[in-house]
Amino acid sequence: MVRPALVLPPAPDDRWQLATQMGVTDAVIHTLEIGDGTQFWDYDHLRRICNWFEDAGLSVSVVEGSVPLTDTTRLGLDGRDEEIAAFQQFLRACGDLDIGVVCYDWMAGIRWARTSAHVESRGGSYVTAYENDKMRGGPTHEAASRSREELWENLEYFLERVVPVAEEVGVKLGLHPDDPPREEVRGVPRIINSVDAYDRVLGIYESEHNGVTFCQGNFAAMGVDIPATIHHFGDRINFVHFRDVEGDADEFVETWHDDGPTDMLAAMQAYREVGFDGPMRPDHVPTMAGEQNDNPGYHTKGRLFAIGYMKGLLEQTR
Ligand SMILES: O=C(O)C(=O)C[C@H](O)[C@H](O)CO
Repeated sequence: MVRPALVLPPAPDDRWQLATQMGVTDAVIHTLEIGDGTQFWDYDHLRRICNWFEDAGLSVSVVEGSVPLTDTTRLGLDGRDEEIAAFQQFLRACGDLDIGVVCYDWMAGIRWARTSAHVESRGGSYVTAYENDKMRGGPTHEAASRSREELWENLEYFLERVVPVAEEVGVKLGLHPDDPPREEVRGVPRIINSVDAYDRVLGIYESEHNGVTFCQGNFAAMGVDIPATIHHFGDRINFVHFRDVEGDADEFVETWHDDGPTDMLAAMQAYREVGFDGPMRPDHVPTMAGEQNDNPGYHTKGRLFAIGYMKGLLEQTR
């Protein structure tokens, strides 16, 4: 079953209540986006958060991005074995707490990148955009000296050590695409930028626990056919980010969920057809009237709209 989910703060505020009022039961913890930026979780800390959510009628089904994984591991630096051990420990805690999905990414040096967060969209709402020409210049990033093959070797090293633990404890990993899905951003190489790249990742360790976070907006920026690609990955999709963009990996603008180039109904139909059984969250949303745009993509009103839209699509594909 597709379960609409939302990134919620790790302590309650009205966003928890808005979620339950909309019938959302699945919470995503991503404190780098909503919260205090915590990335290193131990069992007790997570237990406390899970209990709190449960008391409010919500369950934590994903920890995303804000996970104990840094460039030490992505770049294969000294200390990666200790970091991987911490990640294994974190997976065990998630398993104990029935947190079914862990979403991570392999973007070294530069996280998800935008060059504008105030592009005017429908009715004066704001969306984010990326223009590669505006990204050039500035100091050379330390990670720019790394080769694509090194990043692959490091990812392989990581997966060989963490997927067996994920299998053992019943947690599914979902690798998020590089955003934007380019060969490089400001000279820093990126590798998770195509369907072929994902095929390579999935082949490194054949297990449903080594899967995909299907961030639709990034696959749209890759220029692929979205429903066909959902069918291509099938049961290796462990988590979905529902959103759309207009443009490509050199230059794009994010769109309202109901106003982008992708046939969202066909996409939802495809998730149904492949039997996707897991959390699906709206990703970046427009900033709407009365919101400050101080956390672009993650304000509340657009997410309420997106959940309603997703639920409508889900009814159409029953
Ligand atoms: O770039 C995006 O679309 C994201 O949502 C970023 C992800 O949250 C993050 O990279 C997950 O590890």
